[in-house]
Formats: sequence, structure tokens, C-alpha cells
Amino acid sequence: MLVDFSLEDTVALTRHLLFAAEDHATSHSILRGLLCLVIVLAWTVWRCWKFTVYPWLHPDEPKELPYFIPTHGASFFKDSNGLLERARRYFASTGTTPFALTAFGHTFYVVTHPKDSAAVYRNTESLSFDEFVQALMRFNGNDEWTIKNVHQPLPATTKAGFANPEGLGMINLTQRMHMHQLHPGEKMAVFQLQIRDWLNRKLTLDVLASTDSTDTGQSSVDSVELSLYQWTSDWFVRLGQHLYFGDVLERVDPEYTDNFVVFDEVIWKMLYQYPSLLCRDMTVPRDRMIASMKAYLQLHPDERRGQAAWLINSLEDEFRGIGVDDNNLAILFFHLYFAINTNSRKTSFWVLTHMMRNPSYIAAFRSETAPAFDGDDLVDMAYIQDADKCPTVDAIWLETLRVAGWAASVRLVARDVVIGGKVLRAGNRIMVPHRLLHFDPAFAGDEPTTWRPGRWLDSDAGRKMHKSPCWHPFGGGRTVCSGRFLAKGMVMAFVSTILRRFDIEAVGNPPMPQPDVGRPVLGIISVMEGQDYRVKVTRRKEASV
Ligand code: HEM
Repeated sequence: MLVDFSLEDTVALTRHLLFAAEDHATSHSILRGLLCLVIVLAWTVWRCWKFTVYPWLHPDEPKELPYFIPTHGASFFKDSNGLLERARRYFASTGTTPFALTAFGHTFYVVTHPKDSAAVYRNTESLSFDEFVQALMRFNGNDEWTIKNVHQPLPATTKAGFANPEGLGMINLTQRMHMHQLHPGEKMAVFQLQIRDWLNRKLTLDVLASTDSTDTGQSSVDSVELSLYQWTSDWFVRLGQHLYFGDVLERVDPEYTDNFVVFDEVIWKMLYQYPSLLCRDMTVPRDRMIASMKAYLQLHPDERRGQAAWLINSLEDEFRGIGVDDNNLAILFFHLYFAINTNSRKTSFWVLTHMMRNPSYIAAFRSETAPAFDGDDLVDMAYIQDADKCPTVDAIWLETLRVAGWAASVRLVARDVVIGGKVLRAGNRIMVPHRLLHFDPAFAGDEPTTWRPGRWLDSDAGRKMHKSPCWHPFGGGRTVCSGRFLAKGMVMAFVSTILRRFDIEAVGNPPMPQPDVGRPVLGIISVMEGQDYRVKVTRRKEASV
């Protein structure tokens, strides 16, 4: 009886539970369905508002590239230029420019018309670069006092040191001082001679054989095998460091240049301001470099100032003059260090790689630069940089900048402003993506993605390309790269001395290395990881042409 009752009861209870569970499941799926409906409705309302109603209410503002989930962050992260190109094509039929897109919680106005890009570079009142500088300073450890005071206008009085009659703040005065060192003139001439002598001394097979850290023991008296990207990176950073700090920084920290190359390959994590914990591969070399820079600054001035460039000593005086301490000065000099060194190492890699795949340009390069040499030694730096005397060399330089240049100029819209007939709202960012302009067939002609230096020489239009408002390999306006003349001098001296002294060829038959389009850079694109080019450098039989 007891058993019967229990069984029935159990069955009834089970049934009840099953019904209850079914009820529960039913109400769950109803809830889930309702939730989905609410989400779909909310999404539809959001999308309608964002891409139909708002643009209709505000026809004077740039139209925004539609998206399904509320940001373009993922596509931007994977290939920012690919996303920008897609957006340009999307708006091409309506001629909409500037247009807008949202990524990482920021709205970017994108300028693709050369006339508008000129307006962006001109407008220093409403469009500000300072926000970028301040964020970088803060991210790398500058304190708030320093950030505030280096931006503060200074008294416009006559003072010792670098003249500042307009009373510019230190950040703006620094730009003037860069130009004083790096634009053609007396101080730049010192650098040019140092570059020439350093390369003449160092570019020998013996030194090359001892350079390659991946040396496979394949060096012989007449040839050396090297990884090209590793080679150009190592040498250009050493050369840049030598110009600015003599041999002293290397004595303080023999691994400074190595740390820089490691840091520079992940510099995009700094540009995206990753949380420190997630990017120790960037912060560890960065912090070492900043600590070593501080150790350099704490050496007695007699031990270091004699070898440093005018710019380094003068900047030190000016920054100390307004009260900046060693910690903060070390970070400011570290910023200077990566501006000097991040681009030339990559440019020389791309120049050599493209030329090896197009050997007729090697012959032309050799023959045009021959008059600048005495035997195997480069003597005339000006000659190899002169576009009239070396037109093909110049075209190779320009074409490599065009194809490998990946930077964009970005400014904060500090107050509402009209560009290209559209109202840009304060608080958003405006971007001039150089690559889009450089790859526009209206500027570059046929096959814009192909490396073809002839496009700069073959026609009247081609010969005028470098004067086009589309052409911005070094940015523009107040922040245009002050190192552009030095960069050309360094790269052309390096390549011409190599070609004068050696034959250079790829080992095996590797494909063209791919640019790493996913990583933002401050100028020239990096090579995809693992795609370095192994090259064989052989002593040339005859040094003449
Ligand atoms: C091929 C090599 C180079 C390329 C493609 C390049 C490109 C650039 C670009 C795109 C900018 C930003 C401009 C803007 O936002 O408007 C810049 C800024 C700068 N570059 Fe270069 N650069 C190169 C080599 C150099 C070298 C060798 C130096 C120094 C020796 C240098 C020093 C600077 C400095 C100091 C700035 C900041 C300008 C300022 O705000 O005052 N660059 N560069």
C-alpha cells in the first residue's frame, strides 16, 4: 500500500515537475524571444536614426559609413587602409567627402580630397595635434606638471640659447629646433658628412659578417649572407643613434639599438594605448630605453655633450631651463629617438627589395650615382640626392615612399569647423590617410599598387606628381616631418654605397615580402612577421660602373 501510494505519488510528482519544467522552459523561450525582439527593435531604431534620420536632419555634416554592429573597430584593427578604401568606394558614386566612420568609440572624419587635405593642414586653430602629443606623453610616463608646462607659451623675451621671439611653448619651439638641425644648412651638413664617413668606414664584408646575429657560418672572404630587414634595421638605428648621441649612449647601454628594434615592431600597441598588462613585449623594451636615457642624462656633461648633436644639447638646455627633470627629459628624448629611427630602416629595406626584383633599376642606380664616388668611397652626398643629376634614383625614392607609406595625419577637432563644405563637430577626429591619396589613379596613373618608378619620369604629368596636393609621404602643415631631407640622405647613401661595393641578390627564390597591413605605423609599413628576405652580398669584381 505504502509502495503503491509512493509510486503513484512519485509518478504524479514527476508529471507535475515535468509540466512545471515545460512551463518554465516555455516561459524561458518566450522571454528569450521577447529579448531578441527588443534587441532587433532597438537595433533597427538605432540604425534608422544613425544612418537615415540623423543624416536627413543634418545634411551639412559628413555622412557616416554604415555598420551592423556599433563600430568599425575590428575592420580598422585588421586593415585600416582596406576599411578606408572600402568607405571611399562606398561614397564614390555620391562624391561624398569628407565622410565619417566610427572606430574604438571615436568618430573620424576622413578627408580624401586633396583640396580638403590642404585645408586640414592649414587650419591649426580649430584642428589640434596637441591631444595626440599629450596622450603619448601621459601613456609613456610624463607627469602632469611636465605635460602642462611644455605646452604653455613662454615669455617672448630675448634669452640665451635658441631664440624664441614669438614666445612659443616648448613643444612648438622643439619643432623649430628640429628644423634648425635637419633642414638643409650648416647643422645638417655636419650630419651629412657623418653619414658618409660612417658608411664608408663600416660597409665592408668583414663588418657585415660580424653584424648578422643569425649568421649561419656562410660568410666567406668574398660574400656574406644576411637577413635584409634585420640588417637595415640594425644599421639604421645605429646610424641614427650615432648622429644624435655619438658613441656615448651605446656605452651606457650596448643593447639600446636592439631594444629599440624590438619595441618598434610592436609600437602600434603604444599608438593604440594598450593597457600595460597586455603589452609587456612593448613596455619592457620601452622602459629599459627610458631608464638608459636617464642614465645617459645623469652622466657628467663633459662625458657626453662633446659627442652629442647640436639638437640634443640645445633641447636639454631649453627643457631644463623651464624646470623639466631627468625622468621627464628621458621620456621626451625617447620620443625623439623613435621619430628619428622608426622609418628609415624600413624604407631602405623596401628600396632594396623592390630593386632586387627589378634589376634594371640596380644598373641605372649604379650608373647615375657613379660620379659621386672616388673608388669605393662615397665623396659627394649632395650629388646622390640631386634629382636633376640622378633622376632615376629620385624616382626610386619617391615610388618607394608612395608604395610603402602607410601613415595618416590625425587631428582633434577642437571647435566646430567647416571643411569641404561640411560641418565637423568639436570632439571628433579628422584624418588624412596619405595612402588613399597616393593610390588614387587620378594621382598615380595606371596600376597604382605596382612599384614602378618610371611613373615619376615618363610623362609631363608624372614629372609634376611630387608637386601635387595629393602627395604627403611626410605628413603636412605644422607637423610635417622635419627629418625628410636627412632620411633621403641616409637611405640613398646606404643603398648607393652597397651597390657600388657589392652585388646583392636574394637567396633562393622567395616571394615578395608582404607589408603588415594590420599594424599602424608612424610612416613606413613594416614587413609581415617571418617574411624577412635572406640576401647574399658579394664583393663586386670592378668597383666602377
Ligand atoms: C622615410 C623616412 C621618414 C618618413 C616616411 C617619415 C614620416 C613622418 C610622418 C608621416 C610624420 C608625421 C607628420 C604629420 O602628422 O603631419 C613625421 C613626423 C616627424 N618626423 Fe619623420 N619620417 C621619416 C624619417 C624621419 C627622420 C630620419 C627623422 C629625424 C632624423 C624624422 C623626424 C620626424 C619628427 C621630429 C617628426 C615630428 C614633427 C613635429 O611634430 O615636429 N623623420 N615623419
